Amino acid sequence: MITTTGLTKVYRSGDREVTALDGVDLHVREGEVYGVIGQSGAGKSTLIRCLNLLERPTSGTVTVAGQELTSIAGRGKRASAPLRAARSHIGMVFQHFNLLSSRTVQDNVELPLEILKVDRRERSRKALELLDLVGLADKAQAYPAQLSGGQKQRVGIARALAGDPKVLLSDEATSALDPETTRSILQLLRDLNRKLGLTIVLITHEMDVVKSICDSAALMKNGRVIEQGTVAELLATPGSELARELFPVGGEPSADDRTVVDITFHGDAATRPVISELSRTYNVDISILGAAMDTVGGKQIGRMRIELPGRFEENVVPIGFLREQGLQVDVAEVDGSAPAPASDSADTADEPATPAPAATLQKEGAK
Ligand SMILES: Nc1ncnc2c1ncn2[C@@H]1O[C@H](COP(=O)(O)OP(=O)(O)OP(=O)(O)O)[C@@H](O)[C@H]1O
Repeated sequence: MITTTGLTKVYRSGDREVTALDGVDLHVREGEVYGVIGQSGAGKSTLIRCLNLLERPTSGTVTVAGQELTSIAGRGKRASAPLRAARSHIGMVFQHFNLLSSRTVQDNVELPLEILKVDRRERSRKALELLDLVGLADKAQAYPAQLSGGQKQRVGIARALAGDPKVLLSDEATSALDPETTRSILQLLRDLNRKLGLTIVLITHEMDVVKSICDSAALMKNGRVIEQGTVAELLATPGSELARELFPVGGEPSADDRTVVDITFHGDAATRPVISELSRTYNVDISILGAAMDTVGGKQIGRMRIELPGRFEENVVPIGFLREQGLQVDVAEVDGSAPAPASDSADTADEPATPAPAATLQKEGAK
């Protein structure tokens, strides 16, 4: 539904250049909720604004619903008529709602329809239908100042849906809202995704947002997408930073000469007694440092952090056994010890060790 290839954006001011996007290849499937996560300055806003060409990329292509927007961009600052028409099928929701305070709720929702020159009766019908869809039918004549933050965002969402978009872009739509309101807005986005078959791309700095509604996710750093895929693919990717962030499991080793292993169970593997089998087969004492079950992207996942006696080199065979059971196995780095391979298979243990990437993604406050 949305594809970008080599998307690059360089901001120039005077003789300074900032590369906000550095060759981003994004693939968003039709009908999915796709989260883009990253720290402040990673390039998320620039990326989402390039998807509807609010921001013109320096190079690369953007294709939405089979139409390459970058080839119809037109010249100069003004969007061409074909670009404006293409954009009307891409709704956008903003962090600070961007409602016009002098207009009623209904008039705010009608605004894009006025621009599309839809007649008054049809505008009114459509706006009321959309307000009903977002649960605000009784607020049509209210003004934005009379609404709560969550209600304002519902108006923002109704307005974004006015042009019957196939795609909804959400720029930190819940960052300005409290946790309960955040949940209700995320639920609304999920409902709209299902009811209307809407493809949603949302950017966020909150892992919980990705966890609660995204089918797929991308992690951005320094203008690049460094990981992307469905939640299941990410959880099955050795050493995936996103998987670890989506589903953290804590627990400190009892001593330096221990091997700490994070195991992810999904599918059939979740029901087999692999830990007791491991203990019996290799006669090792296993300590469970932490464990959690959770739902990620609508799927039940289990994660466990275990400790094996001895350093990594002594545990290559038991770790190989766990991998043979079809489990996702990541060897964690133990403080003070030589870095252990993050997720190499047992038979590559002699190769240079790769430190497990530290879980560094931190939540940050809204802008
Ligand atoms: N109009 C601009 N002119 C110059 N530099 C810009 C402009 N917009 C963004 N940048 C720079 O591009 C980089 C990416 O910014 P962007 O806003 O896309 O990141 P972000 O991940 O959305 O961050 P945040 O979560 O803080 O919004 C940053 O270094 C930023 O300073």
